[in-house]
Amino acid sequence: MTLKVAFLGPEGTYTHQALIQQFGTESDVEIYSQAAISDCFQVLDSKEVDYAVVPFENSTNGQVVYTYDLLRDWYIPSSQDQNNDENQHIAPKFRIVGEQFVSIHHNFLSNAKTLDDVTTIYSHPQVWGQVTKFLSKHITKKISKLDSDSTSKAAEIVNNDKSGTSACISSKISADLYQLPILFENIENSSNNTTRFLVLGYDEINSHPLGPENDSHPKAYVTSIIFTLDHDDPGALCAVLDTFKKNNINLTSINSRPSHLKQWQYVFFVELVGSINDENVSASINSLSSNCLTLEVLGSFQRCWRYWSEQ
Ligand SMILES: O=C(O)C(=O)C[C@]1(C(=O)O)C=C[C@@H](O)C=C1
Repeated sequence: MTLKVAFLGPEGTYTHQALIQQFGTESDVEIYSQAAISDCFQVLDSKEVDYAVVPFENSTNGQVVYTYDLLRDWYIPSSQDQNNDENQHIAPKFRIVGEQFVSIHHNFLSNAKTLDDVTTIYSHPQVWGQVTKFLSKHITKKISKLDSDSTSKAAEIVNNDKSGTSACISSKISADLYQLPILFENIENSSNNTTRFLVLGYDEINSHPLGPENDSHPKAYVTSIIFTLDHDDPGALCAVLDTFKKNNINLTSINSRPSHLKQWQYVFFVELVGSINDENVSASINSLSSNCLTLEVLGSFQRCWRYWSEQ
């Protein structure tokens, strides 16, 4: 059966690279390029595709807030849903079923003869924070920085601009794809700059498709949850975290975003080591329901072997 996989496109984005790492380039994978991360969620929900690959966090620049906010909007009811009995919020059936890690090396691409001719640089907003050293060294205030929907889209824009005054920050793959000269290469602040991607879908996947045969790491699982708490309950967050401590569960990250339920109230995202099928994990999560206003398991999936190799 041909697998259908959506990703933030067009071809040549880092998300496309994550897709290839996860699913390969076999003829039994059909790729569906999307203009925005929100479209990836949409086509997965309407089952036009089986899986979607979206960026989640970067080792230099932190959260990809668009993805965090989409997870919030799809899994947690908003104040509008709560005020409208007829419009009951139903969480989607798809979950996080895998993760991928891509080494991110950015390049400055342009048809301009010299940097002095450049008046505009395009890139995905997530990129600016990963190349701050390059920007402060080379880019003057006279040059405008414009956001594009993806780094590959930025390369497409520069390719279409025949004035020779625009540039973009993008991958080597995009440079090849759009035949754009590389004026500066590997301009990321940190040489081990890495982005983590989520694979969303309805069915489990083999998270080790291209893993080394002699990979010595034990099979590890990650479980990701999202929850809201009573804003006025002192110690509510502490009680949640304490439940994990008592069950000997290692938490690997905690993030928050505005809840859109009430001003200054937050939703929390927690990731922990362990599978939802482990007794201590399922018991903790079941017992949390009494501490939380809403709680959803976003997914429980096998840790990708690249987690250990990309650090
Ligand atoms: O624009 C792209 O190429 C993407 O795949 C998006 C994205 C992101 O949103 O983080 C992916 C990896 C890099 O961190 C920069 C941009």
